[in-house]
Amino acid sequence: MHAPNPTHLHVLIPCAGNGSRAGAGTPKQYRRLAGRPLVAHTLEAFRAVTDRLATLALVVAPGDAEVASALPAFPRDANERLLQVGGITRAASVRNGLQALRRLGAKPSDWVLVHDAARCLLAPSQIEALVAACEHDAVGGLLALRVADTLKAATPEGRVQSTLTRADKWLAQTPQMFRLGILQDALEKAGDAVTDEAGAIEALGLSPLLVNGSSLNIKVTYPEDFELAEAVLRARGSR
Ligand SMILES: Nc1ccn([C@@H]2O[C@H](COP(=O)(O)OP(=O)(O)OP(=O)(O)O)[C@@H](O)[C@H]2O)c(=O)n1
Ligand SMILES: C[C@](O)(CO)[C@H](O)COP(=O)(O)O
Repeated sequence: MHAPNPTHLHVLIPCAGNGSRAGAGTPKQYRRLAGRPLVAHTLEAFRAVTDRLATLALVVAPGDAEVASALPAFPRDANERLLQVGGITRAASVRNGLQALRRLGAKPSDWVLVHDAARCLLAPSQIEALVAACEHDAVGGLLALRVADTLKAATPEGRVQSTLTRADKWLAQTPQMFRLGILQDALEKAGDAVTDEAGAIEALGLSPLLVNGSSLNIKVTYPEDFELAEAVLRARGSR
């Protein structure tokens, strides 16, 4: 992969959520899919490009009792880090994870890729595409997908208010790639309401680059998403 010097590229995977919308009463990142915990598939995509990475870090909740048994081979080397600094919100988990990366020696000018543990269908080629598109960009950017369906605005009662123009609408995915110091600053200022890294960067007045993602790069969120993810993983020959 053509990418920044590996000493300057870090990956941070927030993995401290509850998975409440998945409705299983257990954190979705550890549910088994195609024979392995969901997050193991996510890690695999980054391990495929690992020679280009300085750090592959997983942010789990403090006191997470499942991660050790779910991922017995993580961390497998000095570049892999288990950070038990997850917060109440995704934004807090990312903020805490970035601080931990700084304590480990990462520099403000380094790049960081933030990726949801729950997006377990990410392909290594998509990581490469994002890095290639952003590494010389002044701001950084994110994988995203053009809206493919007709888009409706709704009333509070759940009726159609209007049909929106979709030509300029994209769905934000992850990974999202920014300079670590700028992202830290952006997230500190943005607080807990922000739902992705790009949103915090936008609030600084910057305009992240949209890089074509894939409709398969879903965030496993609802019960039916597990079936779809399992089918894709099995079709790819994952175990
Ligand atoms: N406090 C939180 C909340 C979320 N996440 C992570 O952020 C990613 C995207 O969040 P989402 O899909 O919303 O996950 P959950 O919060 O687990 O799900 P839900 O909102 O349905 O409870 C997930 O990998 C999740 O583990 C996190 O690290 N810390
Ligand atoms: C970051 C994200 O995946 C972009 O689509 C998404 O916002 C995270 O999900 P959440 O439900 O908002 O935590």
